[in-house]
Amino acid sequence: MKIAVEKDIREIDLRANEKYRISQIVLMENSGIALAEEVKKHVNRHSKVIIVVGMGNNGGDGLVCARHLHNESYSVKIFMIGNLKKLSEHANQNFEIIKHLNIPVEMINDIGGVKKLGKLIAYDDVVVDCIFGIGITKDVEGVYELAIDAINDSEGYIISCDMPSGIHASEGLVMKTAVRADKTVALCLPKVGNIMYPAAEYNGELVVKKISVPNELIAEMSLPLETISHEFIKQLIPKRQRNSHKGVYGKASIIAGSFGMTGAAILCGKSALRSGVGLLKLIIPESLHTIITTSVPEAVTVPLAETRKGVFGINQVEKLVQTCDAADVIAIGPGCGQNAEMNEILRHLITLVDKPVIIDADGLNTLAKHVDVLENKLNKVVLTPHPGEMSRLTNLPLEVINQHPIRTASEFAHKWQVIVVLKGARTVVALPSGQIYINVNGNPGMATAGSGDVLTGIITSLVAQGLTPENAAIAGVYIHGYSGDLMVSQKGEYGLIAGDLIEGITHVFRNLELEV
Ligand SMILES: NC(=O)C1=CN([C@@H]2O[C@H](COP(=O)(O)OP(=O)(O)OC[C@H]3O[C@@H](n4cnc5c(N)ncnc54)[C@H](OP(=O)(O)O)[C@@H]3O)[C@@H](O)[C@H]2O)[C@@H](O)CC1
Ligand SMILES: Nc1ncnc2c1ncn2[C@@H]1O[C@H](COP(=O)(O)OP(=O)(O)O)[C@@H](O)[C@H]1O
Ligand SMILES: [K+]
Repeated sequence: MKIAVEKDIREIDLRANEKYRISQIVLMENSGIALAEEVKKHVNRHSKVIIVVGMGNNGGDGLVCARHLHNESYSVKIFMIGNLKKLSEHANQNFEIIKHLNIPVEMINDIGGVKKLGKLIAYDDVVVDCIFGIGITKDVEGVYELAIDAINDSEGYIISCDMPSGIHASEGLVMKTAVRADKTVALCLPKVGNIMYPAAEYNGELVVKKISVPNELIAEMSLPLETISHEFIKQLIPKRQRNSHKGVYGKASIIAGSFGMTGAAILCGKSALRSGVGLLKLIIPESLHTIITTSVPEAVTVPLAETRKGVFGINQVEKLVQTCDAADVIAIGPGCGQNAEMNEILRHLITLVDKPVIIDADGLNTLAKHVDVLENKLNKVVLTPHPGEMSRLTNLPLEVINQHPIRTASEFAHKWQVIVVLKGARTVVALPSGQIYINVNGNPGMATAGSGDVLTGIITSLVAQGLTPENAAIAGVYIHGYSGDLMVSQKGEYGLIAGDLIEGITHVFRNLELEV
């Protein structure tokens, strides 16, 4: 599903009005009706519906909602917060109607008003939060902050209109405080603030309502952001033909492991095999050879001379590059360690081998020292950093990456024309074209050592099987998260380990096969 930022919604409103002749007042009416429909699902015969409205159009939606519920004989009470002189044009139009109806309206101007609100909300009540939507401009302070606290402290069922008030629609940040909703009714499209953390935790259940904005209008908008859907992934995964052989499913070379980090190579290799690659070559420092062949007997191994520290050693570059010649895709980094040799290996792979390269972990830390080698890349490059690695790649502080993951990933993807998979609770896949995909599956059980190595294995395997690196990155993060979600139901969030994700992959592909 497409995801909007504030300016997209402003553009949609403008086009709806100018091209499709659908006025803002109609959209507000539809928004209020959509909200009322959701409210009705949560009321019982004891419930009051308490609608808290601000001075913008979000408040206007709340006034429409109040009118419709009142007409259907629900017990409705409105609290208005802000300076009535600032009521937006369309909210005001609706307020003029409300004045003629028998709906009680109270103003919240001070702590007294807030206390009245807090006292009124009882267990069976529904609180409809229409204080701010996408129009929030600054931190929430004073009486607004107190009102939000009162709503959060109440026992009522809280439904937020469009955004939980206090969430920044475009950045996904909390503007000091925000309503913690039980349900959020996003209008037209979900916003970044409904999807990205930390804001996403404030939505409760997220419901998206169409409000009659034409599909044609949405289709003609250039909306670069979208969530990764199951349907999209399903059609990306190739069906295996009966009359096929291993050559059809590609050759992957994975350069991984060093003394003390053998597991990374094992996890990455097993993950690639379980994701369907035809032939896997594991290129490893020679002292790991026995354990690797024992652990991943299905892989061909290429042991290379190593340094005293157990990292790829002197003069291995040419041999390694030759070895990669036959591959359809090369992955480098999981557990590799860092040294001068790694710099050279990476530089050669990027600038002299015309194959897609997936760079992870120590591959990224090595790249961070010479990012400009990307200027001379021969083929597509996929980077899979977690925020720490992204910080090293960009030289930006970690806080900036964590606060603006979409922006940092997309700027880097654009600048260096690479595919960036910025990992996290919401992994961002930013493409050089400017398209950005957000993955919304997965769970905190996946925050465990080796989880990233498994992801690299999946992406590598999918490229070998013929997916474009862009699609492999998108499908890879989805399959990885899906695997985590399947396995967490067996293992729990504490018990889940990276090896379980590899078992999960088999179930994911099995499910996808059965759906085809
Ligand atoms: N296509 C769609 O999806 C449609 C969407 N629609 C709806 O419109 C909503 C957007 O409405 P909007 O633009 O009027 O902004 P909104 O969110 O009401 O906030 C502005 C008000 O808040 C105030 N304010 C802001 N920050 C503040 C702070 N920290 N502390 C205090 N005050 C603060 C600001 O005051 P100001 O800063 O101007 O003094 C102003 O009064 C959208 O979310 C959806 O619900 C539908 O009606 C139609 C179609
Ligand atoms: N809370 C979470 N929700 C969803 N996915 C998560 C969560 N925490 C971690 N992950 C996923 O787990 C993986 C962790 O990768 P990474 O940090 O590279 O681990 P490692 O380096 O130990 O292999 C990433 O794909 C990330 O998206
Ligand atoms: K709201």
